Amino acid sequence: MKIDIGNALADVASPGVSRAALDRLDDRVEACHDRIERGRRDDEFGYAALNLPETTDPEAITEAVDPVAGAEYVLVVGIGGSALGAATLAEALGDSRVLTLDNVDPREVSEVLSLLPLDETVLNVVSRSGTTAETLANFLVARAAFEEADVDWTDRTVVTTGDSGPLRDLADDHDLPALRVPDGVPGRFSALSSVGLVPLAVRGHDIAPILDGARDAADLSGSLYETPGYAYGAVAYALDARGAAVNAMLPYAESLDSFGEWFAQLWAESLGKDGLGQLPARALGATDQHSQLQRYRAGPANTLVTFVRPRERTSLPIPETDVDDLAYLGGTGMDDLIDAEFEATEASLAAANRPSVRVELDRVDGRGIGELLYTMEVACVLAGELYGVETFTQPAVEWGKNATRGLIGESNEESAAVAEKTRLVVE
Ligand SMILES: O=P(O)(O)OC[C@H]1O[C@H](O)[C@H](O)[C@@H](O)[C@@H]1O
Repeated sequence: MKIDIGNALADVASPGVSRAALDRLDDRVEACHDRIERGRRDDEFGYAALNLPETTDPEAITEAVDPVAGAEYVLVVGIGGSALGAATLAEALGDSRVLTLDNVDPREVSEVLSLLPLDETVLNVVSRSGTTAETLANFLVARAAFEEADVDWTDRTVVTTGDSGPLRDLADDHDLPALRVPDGVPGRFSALSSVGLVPLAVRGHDIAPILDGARDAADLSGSLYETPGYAYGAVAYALDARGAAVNAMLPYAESLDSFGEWFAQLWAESLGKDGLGQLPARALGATDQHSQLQRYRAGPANTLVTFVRPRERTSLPIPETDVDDLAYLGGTGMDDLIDAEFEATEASLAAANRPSVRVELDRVDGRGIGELLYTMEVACVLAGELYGVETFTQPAVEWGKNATRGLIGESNEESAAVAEKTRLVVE
């Protein structure tokens, strides 16, 4: 993994960070690193997630799912950190047969359930708490669909949850394969545990390379100049302090589209606290060169663009053509084209003095995605230390959750406030 922060320096970009400021920040990085290492050593809540490459046992996961291994489809029922890791990993491995129900949109849920051959589908219900309303509602609807199709859901369901709670009880009552969400690991940091890996193991993938890749990135030193994750976290933090309130994640690979979603949760839920934190924006290269790029290059100078690109791609030759205007494309490859677009876009931002960072992985495969996810988690934990926020909590999502519960069930203070909404309606 390589992180190039050259285009975030003050002599290229505004906002930008000077070498002198980076050197000063590196002293703070060293202190933060000591804190992070202490947290890892003591398996403290949140910091324990950075030990997952060592503590997750791929063989144990593969063994636990053996009764349902080799399924044609896996339907992951979860939300947030209990869905995005699996979706990201599956997409990176090119497996389109891992599907996710992470919303309670009735049309989408009905469509997914009616299209899937349920007798060839394994249901993986994932919830750390075991109490999340969206996940439980989707599970109940999916279970009913299995029953209606005359498929025994108890033969085809794997549960991933904590030590206690409704989902743990369900697994015990029906003797379902059940995997534990490891202690001390918040949902958005759990991709490299049973939470993210079970669906892939059920589909028959070798999950060990994902953890090998993560392990490659897990040797942290106390300097941003030596640890790619620290370089990214420190630069994102420094640019935010200088006005880059938006962080646009722009991977140049379709297979990293879901990674952008995963990153958005990681960055927003971990760092958006006490009036601080960058707003993660999601984009995709080269597609969004033809939409969002206009804003990134010529809108307000408040955005860090994070490029992610694999150095190696599948090659796909572009056929020769006798159309003169298109002749330049003939004889090249689509891989050359997307790389050229990436280089051109990066240079176009630098030419407009807009900051960007380049994240390069060897290729999008198990090892590559493991390394990328772990590097971004390290970056996020470091940024949390630099901001001085509580990286591993998410108190701001609770109000809305309580209000929803109150509207559907017994009313409460939050649901009562819903009725007090100020209205100015135009029809
Ligand atoms: O795994 P669960 O307990 O079901 O939680 C699923 C998700 O819901 C919550 O609202 C949190 O904000 C997320 O951080 C979490 O990943």
